[in-house]
Amino acid sequence: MEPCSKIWDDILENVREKLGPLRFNLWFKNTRLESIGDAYASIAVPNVFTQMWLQENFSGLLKEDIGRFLKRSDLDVRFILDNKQEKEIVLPEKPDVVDEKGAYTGRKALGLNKGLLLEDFVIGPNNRLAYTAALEMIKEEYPPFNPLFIHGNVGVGKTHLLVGIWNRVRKEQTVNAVYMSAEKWTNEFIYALQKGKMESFRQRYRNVDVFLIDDVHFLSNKQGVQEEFLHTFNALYDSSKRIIFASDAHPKQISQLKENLASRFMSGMVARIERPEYATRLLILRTKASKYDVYFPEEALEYIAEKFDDSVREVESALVTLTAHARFNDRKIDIAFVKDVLKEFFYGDDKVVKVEEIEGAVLRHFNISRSDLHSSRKAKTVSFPRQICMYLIKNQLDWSYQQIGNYFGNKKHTTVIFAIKKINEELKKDDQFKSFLDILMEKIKKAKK
Ligand SMILES: Nc1ncnc2c1ncn2[C@@H]1O[C@H](COP(=O)(O)OP(=O)(O)OP(=O)(O)O)[C@@H](O)[C@H]1O
Repeated sequence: MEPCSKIWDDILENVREKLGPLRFNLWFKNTRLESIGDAYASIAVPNVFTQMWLQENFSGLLKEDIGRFLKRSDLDVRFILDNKQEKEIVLPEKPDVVDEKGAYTGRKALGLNKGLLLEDFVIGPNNRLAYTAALEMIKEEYPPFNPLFIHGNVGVGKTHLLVGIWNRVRKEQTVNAVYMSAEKWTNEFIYALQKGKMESFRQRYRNVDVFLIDDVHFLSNKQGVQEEFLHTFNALYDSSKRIIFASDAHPKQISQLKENLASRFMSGMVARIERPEYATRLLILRTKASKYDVYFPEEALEYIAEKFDDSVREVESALVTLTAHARFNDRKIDIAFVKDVLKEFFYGDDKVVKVEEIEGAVLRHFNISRSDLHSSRKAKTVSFPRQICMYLIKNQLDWSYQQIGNYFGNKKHTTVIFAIKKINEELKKDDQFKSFLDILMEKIKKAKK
């Protein structure tokens, strides 16, 4: 048989003819035929985005061409990541994992969230109600309400509170406490369904004493999953088990959530966590800074607390950045150093732009409603502003793709990747569009002054 490279060149020639040079270069430029096996022809691609795109759009065409070329109509194609090429797109975040004993072993656990404790949770006016209510839930006597539903914007401490409660209850009581994300629960449910293991799945989750479920907005649009979740909820609730939920949105604002599930979510206490105000931010900063092995003078912390008034995650990323720079340059942290290092976070000497400001400017410019922007409507009049908004949020606030997806009504992270790629392409080919976006950002910036 001819070498793979030669076979691939011949096949690609055919593909180029069918697609034209523009689309061909976009999708096939850095691909190679890695191997031909008994069942598959494996095609190496440079990144996850290309992998998904080719899989969805071109696998049929390639299967046909390869089959014809090799006289092997039985061959399927699969797209694998090419390790030799740099990955341009961040891999999707792994869902959180809870092991057999309910141990929290997922992505968040591996990073900063691993040891999230109530002792490190700073209480302020923004979260006092949620915090007090969460503590009520794990007192020995039965809480005056059940369930507790905590909601708030990204990075305001919902996960910290849930994991903190989970750690506390396991330390102090001999109960079966489970913390997990709704996404993880969903994956387990689907797995159990496919493998005919529903009975043990139900047994497992209907015998929990304290059930802490994060990111329940993930259930949006998933009718079958919601139905099963409702059964789990009812079983736990009816046997007086304690249930705490956290979500980016109030139950009423979670799109396509079954009426009866939304009303269960609201049947106990609903508590919102707001963005922390200056004094709480400063306290959080002090707590976080004390865990680093570099010294942050009070003046530096005050400066950060004043400038970063959006999510606590941003405040933390400022600390991480400063620590890295200080170590790298082998120097102490003082206010001049802080201002210098953090200037890249700001526009000029401005404060960090907020998501609402980006969104507001886009809504005003395109004269569309917020609900349209957050909907799944595909009309260009709505989808284009949505893509712009996603692009600006990624660009200016550096949210993860999944966070952006969640913010826009629980869209998949691949939808966000696609949106940002579209805008990048527009920017490359249309100077007018580029000036438009520059002016839009300029306006947002000026409005802050
Ligand atoms: N009150 C607080 N005290 C101490 N740390 C806090 C507080 N609020 C938030 N944080 C910290 O901010 C970071 C982000 O918080 P967390 O992940 O809990 O946010 P979240 O609301 O769950 O966000 P998301 O919706 O994106 O999951 C964490 O490192 C957390 O420890």
